[in-house]
Amino acid sequence: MFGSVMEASLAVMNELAMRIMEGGKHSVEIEVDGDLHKITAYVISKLLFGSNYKKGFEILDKLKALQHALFKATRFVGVPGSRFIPWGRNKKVWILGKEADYLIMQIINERLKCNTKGSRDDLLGLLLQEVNHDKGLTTQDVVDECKTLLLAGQDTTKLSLTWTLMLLALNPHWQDRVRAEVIQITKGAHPDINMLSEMKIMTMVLNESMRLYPPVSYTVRQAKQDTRVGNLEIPKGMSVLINILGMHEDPHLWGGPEDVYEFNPERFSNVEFSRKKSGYIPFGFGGRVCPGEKLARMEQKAILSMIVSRFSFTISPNYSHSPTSLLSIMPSNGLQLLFTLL
Ligand code: HEM
Repeated sequence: MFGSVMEASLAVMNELAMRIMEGGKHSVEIEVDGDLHKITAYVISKLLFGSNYKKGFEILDKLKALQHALFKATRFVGVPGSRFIPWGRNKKVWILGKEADYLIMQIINERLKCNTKGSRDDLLGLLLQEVNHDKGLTTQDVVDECKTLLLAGQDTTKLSLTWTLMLLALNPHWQDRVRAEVIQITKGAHPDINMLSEMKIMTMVLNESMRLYPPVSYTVRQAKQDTRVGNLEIPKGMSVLINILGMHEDPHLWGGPEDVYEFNPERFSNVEFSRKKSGYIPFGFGGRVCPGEKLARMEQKAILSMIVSRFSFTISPNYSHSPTSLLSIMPSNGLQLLFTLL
């Protein structure tokens, strides 16, 4: 997987450098969403579909449109009977879901035709080997699993990097510290996995960025039995929304009202603290904790190392800060940065 991350990052960084040189200017404005999308979409599509990765891009587009339509449709969740109303949006969600299923089934059918369903070195291959109707894992389950992994694994990583770039653009002192660390560890070469694990300042910065802008802002649990939390009675079967952003910005946990909204990676300098801190759950917790955390952390560090070692960046005057939540927290007007070649 590390190879895919480096391959995609290198291609995008070279393209970025070309754009700056072609412009012949000191700095060039870049809307970072497109570039970060290219890298993270490539990584997750390669992981899932191996050499069929290009189809992964098409499926991702469908799923993103589905996510938007679904969010709008479920604003009415709680209104009795609302899901039975044949609104255009609900129909759109259904159609987009079916189109994504169809594209994934095309890849599966091609593999079944060549009798190579499980012989490939990718996640789809591994999942197909496990299909066993007696044990209850069907091909449709594999299709659903692919959709979950694509949605859960791409936007989250992209958004964590987007907010980190914004915070580093606004805090040049931290940008310099991250760059100095990368150069000291890599000595100008491309980073490898061992080098990434040595990057402590970068880890602090990424942790603080995911505190202030957790890519997943809430998660859900269901009470297995009647439960009491303080004065609150939670009956068995009730769904409880766990507000990750709310916990990350609770002044009682994060140094009081003065400090809680400050970008201060120093609070993560104590490694033990970072691991044990309750009230810090960017990847969730317990049995349903994010299975992609390791991959995401490796991807974040590899991409960020490549960016800071080649470019410096500041906020463009065209950027307007307007975070919005669609399960993930995203910049509603994108992120425009001014990039300069080092
Ligand atoms: C910075 C990047 C990421 C963040 C912040 C993130 C965060 C999360 C969170 C908060 C959850 C819910 C956990 C819970 O309810 O306790 C989750 C679930 C999940 N994540 Fe991630 N994630 C990231 C990247 C990834 C990647 C790269 C993958 C796949 C390769 C992935 C796959 C999943 C899956 C499959 C689930 C559902 C697990 C389940 O329901 O059992 N995530 N993630």
